[in-house]
Amino acid sequence: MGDVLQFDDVSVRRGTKTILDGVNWSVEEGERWVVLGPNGAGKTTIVQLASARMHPSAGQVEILGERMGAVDVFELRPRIGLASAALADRIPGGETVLDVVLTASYGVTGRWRENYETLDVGRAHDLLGAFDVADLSGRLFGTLSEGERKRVQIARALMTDPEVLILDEPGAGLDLGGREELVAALGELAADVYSPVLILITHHVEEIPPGFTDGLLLRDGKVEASGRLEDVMTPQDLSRTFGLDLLVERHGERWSARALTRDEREPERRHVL
Ligand SMILES: Nc1ncnc2c1ncn2[C@@H]1O[C@H](COP(=O)(O)OP(=O)(O)OP(=O)(O)O)[C@@H](O)[C@H]1O
Repeated sequence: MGDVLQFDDVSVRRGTKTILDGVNWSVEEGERWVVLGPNGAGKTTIVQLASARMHPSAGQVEILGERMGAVDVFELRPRIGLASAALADRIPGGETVLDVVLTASYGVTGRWRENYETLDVGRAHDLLGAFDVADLSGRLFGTLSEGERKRVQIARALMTDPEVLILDEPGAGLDLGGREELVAALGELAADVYSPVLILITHHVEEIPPGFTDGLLLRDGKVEASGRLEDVMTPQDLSRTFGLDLLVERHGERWSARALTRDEREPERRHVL
């Protein structure tokens, strides 16, 4: 079991701001991680580092056994699947759904004159099928709903058969039905032993799909907790991470959280009034 990702005392600074501060994190083969934290915690910066798009200001990042700074990132990046809103914004709205997935083979976002093998076309169709959007393959990307777009982006991120797949807030902007469809699709991906290592970034514990194994909780650029989900999804760790008193509940393989009411926080107060 080799390390897929290894962060050793990693810090990122911009001007006087410390965005990540002494982060240690180790991800191994077969694991499915969720990175949780409030706005501004440093999650996007973690994504940039883990997808070989940024170097740390201090400390070491190793990705798939290669040390950042000592590897050609252009060789490394195809081994890392990434689906993020920033990448989706670069996909031309007039591109067909099939081409959105196919063009990932060349690491481009618009089809030009590349020739694709029948094998590639077959794989793109299979991936669209796996995310229940095969019947949209001829549609233009710009005409899809947000939920459909998210699933097409994940199919695209899997096209190069990456060893690690990073999903940066895939649930953002989805309605309840869209979120639940996405969570179910990601649950199936997590259950498949042939899937790459998965890293899901989110603000919401409700978006953690079944089958996810580990959690990294971030606040103000620091790790609040890291380890098996059942160990880190405690009211104490999550309350510290989000800076408010939370009630955390587990329902089978899903989670939910809400702020405690004033009466729940101060039960003695009720008797005084
Ligand atoms: N280039 C920069 N210069 C200064 N501050 C920065 C820079 N990039 C990010 N930051 C700050 O670092 C902090 C962490 O940013 P980051 O985008 O990683 O957080 P995040 O957890 O992804 O937040 P969100 O959930 O809102 O997307 C934020 O306070 C952000 O304003």
